[in-house]
This record gives sequence, C-alpha cells and structure tokens, in this order.
Amino acid sequence: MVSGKAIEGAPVPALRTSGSRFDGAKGIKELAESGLLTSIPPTHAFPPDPTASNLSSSSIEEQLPTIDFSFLQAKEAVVRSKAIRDLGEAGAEWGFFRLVNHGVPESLMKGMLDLAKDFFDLPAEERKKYTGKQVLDPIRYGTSFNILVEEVFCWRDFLKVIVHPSFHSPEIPAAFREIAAEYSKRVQQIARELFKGISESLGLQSCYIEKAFKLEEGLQILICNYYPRCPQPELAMGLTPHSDHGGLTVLMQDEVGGLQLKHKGNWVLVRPLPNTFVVNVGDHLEILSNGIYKSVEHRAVVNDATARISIALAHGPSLDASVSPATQLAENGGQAVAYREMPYREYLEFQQSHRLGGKSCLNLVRL
Ligand SMILES: O=C(O)CCC(=O)C(=O)O
Ligand SMILES: [Fe+2]
Repeated sequence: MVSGKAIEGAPVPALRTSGSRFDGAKGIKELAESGLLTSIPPTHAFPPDPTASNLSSSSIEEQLPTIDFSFLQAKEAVVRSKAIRDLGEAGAEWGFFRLVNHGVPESLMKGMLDLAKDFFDLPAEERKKYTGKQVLDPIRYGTSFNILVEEVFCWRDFLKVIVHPSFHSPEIPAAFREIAAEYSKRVQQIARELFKGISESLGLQSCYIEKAFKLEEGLQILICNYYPRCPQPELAMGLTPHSDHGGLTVLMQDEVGGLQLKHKGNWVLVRPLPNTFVVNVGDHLEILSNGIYKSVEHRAVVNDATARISIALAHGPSLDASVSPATQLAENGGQAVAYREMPYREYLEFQQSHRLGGKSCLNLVRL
C-alpha cells in the first residue's frame, strides 16, 4: 500500500460572479449550512431547466433492471447464462442496473457513508489540505466539478481518492484508511466479476475486458459526493449531466435520493433502495463494446429538506491502456468501427479539465 500525500495549499480562487462571492476553497457545504442563505447565490443558479417537467414518475423508475450478483456466480449454467443475458440487456437498453445480493456487508457500506460524512464535517482547514490542482492528484477535495472552467457551479462538494493501482487515503478521519481500503477491495472484486459477465454477454472470452483494460493496473477512484440542502433546488444542480469516463461505476447512495438518468429522452429518478448498488456503464465500456453497452447521461438533483451523500467507485482501464472496439464486435461482426482509440490518461484528463457536457468527451473519439 502506498500512503496518500496531502496536496498542500493549492490556491483556489475566491470566485466572484454577479456580485456574489463564493469561496471555492471552503466548498458549498459551509455556505449552505451557515444559516445565512435564504435564496440561492447567483454563482450557483442555473437557468430554469426546460426538461424539468420530464421528471419521470415512479412507474418508469421501477423498470430499472435488477441484476442478482449471486446468479452471476451460480454453479448452475442455466442460472448463470440467464444472468449474463440480463446483464447484456440492461447494459444495452439502460446503461444502468441495480445490483442486489452483492455480498458487501451492510455495516461496511454504512461505515463508508458515515466516514464520508465525517470528512465533509471536518473544519475547512483540514479539508483544504486536500484541495487538488491536478486531475490525477491522488487525493482531491473540491467543490462543483471544475470551478476553474465553470460559469455556474454545482451544489456539491467532493472528495476523490485514487484507491487502485496504488491505495491512498486522507489521514483523517482516522478510520478512513481501513474502511475505504476494505470497501474498495470488495467493490473491485464485484466490478471484475461484472466485467467477466459483460465480456461473455458480448460473446467475448471472459477475460477480454480484463486484458483490454489491463485491470491489474486499472484505475479505481473513490468519489464521495456531498450535496447540501438548497434553498432553491429548482435553480440548482448537484451534478450536471455527464457520462462517466471509465468502464463501470458502482454507486452507493444514502436514503435521500437525487440521482437521475436519461432514458428515452426523459430524466428518470433512481430511488435509493437499502443494501443495493446502482451500477452504470462508462464511456470506455461503450467504446470497447463498439456502442453495444451504452454509457448513459446522468445527473444529481438536490432538495431543500436534507443533505445527501453518494459514493461512487469508478473502475476504469489502466492509465496506460488505449481501448478500442473489440475486433470481434466491429470488423468481424460486420459493424463499422465506431470509436477511435485514445490513451485513457489523455481521455480522463480531457474530461476532468473541461466543463461537464453530457457525452461531449465520448463524441471526441466517435468516428
Ligand atoms: O450522486 C450521484 O448520485 C451521482 C454521482 C455521479 O454521477 C458521479 O460521481 O459521477
Ligand atoms: Fe457520474
């Protein structure tokens, strides 16, 4: 294990927009929870969302496919093949699924959520030690998505920690290191099993993705998101629409809810269900599968009643890998190659240093 190093004193400008001052280094939590806000600061007010009326009803949400992880590991071939088929359908139609019976203890999940909360509750001086400058800083605390390039900021603070191939952790909260290491390891095992199942669902050898992504050195990032309650949630965005850059993201959310995904042109709310994960396809899985698996746009909305925490574990290729569509699916499958390859490091640095803009990064490599 490699120990995490604090990124000391990276300057984060106090930003001034429309006369309102927002101290990016302190984050939005502090301002939102100061008791001083009666309306949203102009720095965080988005133009009204014309798609807001499309917020879907629960009937659409309930159709989100569910994958039973234990079926993927079943000894009976028929059970396993059905689970693999279901996985393929979920990835192609939704780009998202719920994962149940995954084997990660509820106490570990709750422990991880509690620690994320403890981190965001630390005094600003402590949090600021991890204010990062570079996209690939091993530990990066910040607000919004990238305040250096955004005009309006997201109602969100974050802590991003690289946990694989080298493990890092903030020094405090003291228990973070142990719990985050165990949690990341357990979830990574799940992601690897899913990658095997996905390879098979595509008619590829079960180790295909593992090899193409060079998963021994695969990048795994633990992303803790804190969305404070907001006095005017209809004008705020917790996280603007985007797709994830890697292969698979495994998300745990608390009981509050706010994740929405785009399905058939509608924003669909993904309700939090206890003891389950929400898994979504990232851009590099769409690339590898030549567009069969869909990396779907999603966003986080906020509310005026309760703060929300989510923890995403993003599983991507090795930074040195350049992923291209599997030959068997493209040329040999009679399909045009739909994406060109780009080193993952380059792709990730590009996505993280620009404004979030739906699937704009994937469009860069689309042929
Ligand atoms: O908070 C959420 O539900 C979504 C988080 C997310 O999309 C991300 O961290 O990439
Ligand atoms: Fe995401």
